Amino acid sequence: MDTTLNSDWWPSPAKLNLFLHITGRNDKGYHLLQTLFQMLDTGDSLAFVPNDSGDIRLLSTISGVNTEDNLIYRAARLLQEHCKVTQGCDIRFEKQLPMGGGIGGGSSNAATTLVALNHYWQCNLSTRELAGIGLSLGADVPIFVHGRTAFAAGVGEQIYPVNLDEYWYLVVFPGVHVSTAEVFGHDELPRNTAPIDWQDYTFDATQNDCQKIVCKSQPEVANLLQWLVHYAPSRMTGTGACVFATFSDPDQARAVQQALPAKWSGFVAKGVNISPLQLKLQQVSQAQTT
Ligand SMILES: C[C@@](CO)(OP(=O)(O)O)[C@H](O)COP(=O)(O)OP(=O)(O)OC[C@H]1O[C@@H](n2ccc(N)nc2=O)[C@H](O)[C@@H]1O
Ligand SMILES: Nc1ncnc2c1ncn2[C@@H]1O[C@H](COP(=O)(O)OP(=O)(O)O)[C@@H](O)[C@H]1O
Repeated sequence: MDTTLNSDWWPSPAKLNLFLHITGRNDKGYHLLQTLFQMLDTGDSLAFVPNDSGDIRLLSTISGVNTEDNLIYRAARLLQEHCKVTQGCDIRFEKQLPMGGGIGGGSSNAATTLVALNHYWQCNLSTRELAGIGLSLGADVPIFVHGRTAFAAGVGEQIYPVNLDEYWYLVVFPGVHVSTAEVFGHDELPRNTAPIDWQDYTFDATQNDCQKIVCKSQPEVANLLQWLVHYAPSRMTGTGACVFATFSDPDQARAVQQALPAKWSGFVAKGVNISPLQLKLQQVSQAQTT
């Protein structure tokens, strides 16, 4: 399958949280965060063919997720209703990213759907408006709509794009799933980390506030981290369960990937400042105007 930028496929990249601090809670009980979203060059792929029937049809399935619950379907419906679009769309997708791993697969799929259908249906919504619609689907959807590596605050809706050195990451799935709601509901979760100044960010001076309790409830995450830190600086992403290790040399990342015990699966991805989704959008927009 050709999923390059030149095909009909739209990329739906993964993200990492290079750090995740919980600084408090809002009046709805949601946790206020400071985090650094690192966009990756790797992820799922989606293809869209608008139709005149008005129906949203998913031509691919995810085991255990009903069509009506699929974030791709929900994002399409939401945009269709918001913009009173009469057209529908047939949507195919290829999932590569493990679900519920803290690498944002579902949120990214929703963002790619919003951005692509805004283009095909000619809704003409701005990035900010699309991100606003996306927030009702999930806290991480806005960051994927913006498609920039960025510091984020609040529940993820305050976004400050940043240009980081582009490292390579080995992202490993430990084979266990972690529920975001359970992590945020845990009694022992630290909830009052002092806010940091973005300018002061370093990997070593930050942490993932969810990591300790996840390592306790899922010892396999702790085992994986212990194994990975022998090779490179490593940390859990989001509320888990995936863990990443940071490399400046992609060959080193691939060598460690090869050495992974068979019980764990991983992929190597490049950290990028502009997501492949944004590059795809720029490309199709340019093609339309020339
Ligand atoms: C914390 C992050 C960082 O990327 O974790 P990951 O999901 O990527 O692991 C995300 O923002 C997560 O966003 P998302 O995965 O969309 O969370 P949701 O489904 O909206 O939330 C599930 C539940 O977790 C709790 N929740 C979620 C986000 C937040 N900032 N505070 C919370 O307290 C709420 O109880 C909510 O009902
Ligand atoms: N298109 C989709 N891709 C992945 N997960 C989806 C999708 N639609 C709905 N979901 C649901 O969203 C949950 C969270 O998925 P995901 O975004 O991959 O995890 P995380 O937020 O931990 O990175 C999944 O467990 C699944 O039930």
